[in-house]
Amino acid sequence: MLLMILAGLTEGSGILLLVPLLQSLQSAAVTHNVSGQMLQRMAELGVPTSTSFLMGIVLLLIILRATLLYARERLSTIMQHQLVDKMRLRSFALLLHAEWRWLTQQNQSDQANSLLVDINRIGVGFNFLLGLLASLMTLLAYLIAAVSLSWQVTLLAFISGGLILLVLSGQRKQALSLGQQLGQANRSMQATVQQSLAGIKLAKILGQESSFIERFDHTIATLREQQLAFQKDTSLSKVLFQIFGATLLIGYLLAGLNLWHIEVAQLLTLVIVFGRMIPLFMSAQQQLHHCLHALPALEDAQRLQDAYRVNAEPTKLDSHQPIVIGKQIQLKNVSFQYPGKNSPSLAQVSLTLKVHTTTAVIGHSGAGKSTLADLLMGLLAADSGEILLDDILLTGPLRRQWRQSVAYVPQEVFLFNDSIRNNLLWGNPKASEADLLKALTLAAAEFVFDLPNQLDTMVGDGGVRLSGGERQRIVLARALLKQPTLLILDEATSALDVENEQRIRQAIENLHGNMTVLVIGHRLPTLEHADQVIKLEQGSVVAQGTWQQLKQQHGGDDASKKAITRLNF
Ligand SMILES: Nc1ncnc2c1ncn2[C@@H]1O[C@H](COP(=O)(O)OP(=O)(O)OP(=O)(O)O)[C@@H](O)[C@H]1O
Repeated sequence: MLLMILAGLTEGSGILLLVPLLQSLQSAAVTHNVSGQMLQRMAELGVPTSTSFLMGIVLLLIILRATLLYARERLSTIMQHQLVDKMRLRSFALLLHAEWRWLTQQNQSDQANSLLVDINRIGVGFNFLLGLLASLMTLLAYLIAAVSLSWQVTLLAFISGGLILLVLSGQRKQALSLGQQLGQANRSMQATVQQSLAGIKLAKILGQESSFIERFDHTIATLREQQLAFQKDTSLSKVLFQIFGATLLIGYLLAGLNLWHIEVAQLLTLVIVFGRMIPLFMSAQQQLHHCLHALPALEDAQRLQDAYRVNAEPTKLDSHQPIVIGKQIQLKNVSFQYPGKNSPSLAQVSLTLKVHTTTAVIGHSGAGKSTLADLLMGLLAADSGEILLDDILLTGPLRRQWRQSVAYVPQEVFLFNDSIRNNLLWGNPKASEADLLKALTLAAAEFVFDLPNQLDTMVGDGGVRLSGGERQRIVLARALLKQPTLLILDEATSALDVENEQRIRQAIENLHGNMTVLVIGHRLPTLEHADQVIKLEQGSVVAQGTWQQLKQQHGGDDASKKAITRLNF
């Protein structure tokens, strides 16, 4: 603001100095005497009035103004980037701290759009706002200069400027509404890009590339139309301004000359002042349009941030200490229902995981196995019932704290586009080289040592440069490296061959007595070696016990055993 005010002052005083300068030039050329009101007043005050002195001052003011403008523009850009980065970081942090239950119901593409596009638009809008303030400040300086030259002409200009603003008010509303439509078009663009990228393999296999391209074309066409509509509006107001401006300028001059008989030097300076004011007024109007166009992006980003805040997961500052349990993890009559579903995904579930034992959870697809895992690791909060870690109720900020003691290997593994080493260290940043080797061996992932770059091998985007089974073993090694209190394996060996699965099962058995393990899986070997097997059906526990006990409950003959294995498990 200070730089803007100073730049405005230099501009205003620079332009006012033109009057004595012109008067001095005129005097030197025509009368060789000091003539002109302003020049005479300056001479009376003892200020030098020579042309070269006045020219020197004008030049100095121009240099000062150019320097101030440079500093202001640089500062504006720095502020714009700081604002964008701060908003992005805050939004991202709020997103990461939102409740998982709520996050599962949201569109990822909307979140990506807000982080990438909307916040960028806000930054651009902010820069236009700063530009608008600077323009208004310079306009104010010109206005003061103009008033001191002729208040009548200035009043005329002021009234006509107000009328122009009134005429263009419809276009400001249009800018706001086009900004809202652009937000929608951007969100749909983001969704199309994300879905298309995720489905490229399938599109190629099904020969559906052209339908993907058509969808993409349709989305970019909508986006293009929005941007062209805004550009059309902006250019139209520019043209209208130029036409109105030139007409008015001629009108002011004629009025100044014929009605109010203004001195030539003053009139010429007025021409310069208004000649500069009109384009500046025009750019202020356009800057305002750009601000209004970006305003919906700010509203959308704030709405999303508010939603993140409302749905924030409870946290505590000192929640970094891992929780150690001595006896058991217990679920008592736990129920959970996803928003928008008409039946619970888990209903009145009670079970106990004794510490350092292995529990296998089985059941049909959709029976509630992953939901159970999410509740056990504190990712979801139960609607009713209790989850107890020994005697401590797993609730509030404790849920987040507990997750530090849990490792989870999901069905769809996640790897960063980074080296194997860095992917592993994500599990435990303090792990030594020996720890890494031990974890990889335990997870049957010694294939890493045969790779040309070994631990420094880059895995590619999402781990594409590794096979499905290799990815699973790396992710398992990463989980083991964390040395968790509770290890949850959700179909974690589904992509492995028999030999590697056997080795991992062996590794898990070796952990027996060291950590509590929950395995979600259908495969018989896992079930046979588990301390207890829990069978879920439509969100309820329908059988519980050792594998042998479950088999006996279903009849001991070979045929029914096969049926259990094939149909139910
Ligand atoms: N994010 C979600 N939003 C709404 N409903 C969900 C969500 N996730 C799961 N569900 C529903 O909850 C129920 C249990 O799902 P869950 O993923 O726990 O089953 P699962 O036994 O792990 O299935 P699978 O073996 O196929 O992975 C299903 O009816 C499912 O449709």
